[in-house]
Amino acid sequence: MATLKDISNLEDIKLMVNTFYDNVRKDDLLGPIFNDKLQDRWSEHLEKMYGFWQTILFDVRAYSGSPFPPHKQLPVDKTHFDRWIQIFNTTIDKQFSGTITEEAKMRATNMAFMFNHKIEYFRNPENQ
Ligand code: HEM
Repeated sequence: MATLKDISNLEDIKLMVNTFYDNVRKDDLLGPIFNDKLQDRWSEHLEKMYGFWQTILFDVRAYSGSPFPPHKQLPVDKTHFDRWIQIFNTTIDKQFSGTITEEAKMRATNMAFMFNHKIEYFRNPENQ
């Protein structure tokens, strides 16, 4: 099998993000949640995610938002975050390999864990 290259530039990030969200859209658990929320704003979302990953992986100031708030009210729990990570890791492992690729998977896993933790926290009436 040919050796896969590492994620190295914006083109790689676009490929990673586009393929990941193509797979997410086809997924019966996650697809409807994204489609309901984004409707005709998919291209805007993808552009935002190119910037987000550039900032995370290459330290480029392309994204300056707050990642968590848009997730706070979504109808999701640990099952959804586990699926998100499963699709992310499978997608990325088919296309890339190397240090930055491992960094991307680690950062995504940490954020999924943190988002889920915060959602559970805010769902508890005592913490609202
Ligand atoms: C169950 C898993 C997830 C679901 C269903 C989900 C869904 C969404 C949706 C629907 C949006 C668009 C919100 C809007 O524009 O109205 C969004 C934005 C975003 N998501 Fe997720 N997401 C999930 C997990 C993650 C994870 C693990 C990360 C981090 C790697 C992430 C990073 C982001 C970022 C950076 C944005 C853009 C936030 C902004 O508007 O500045 N998401 N997500």
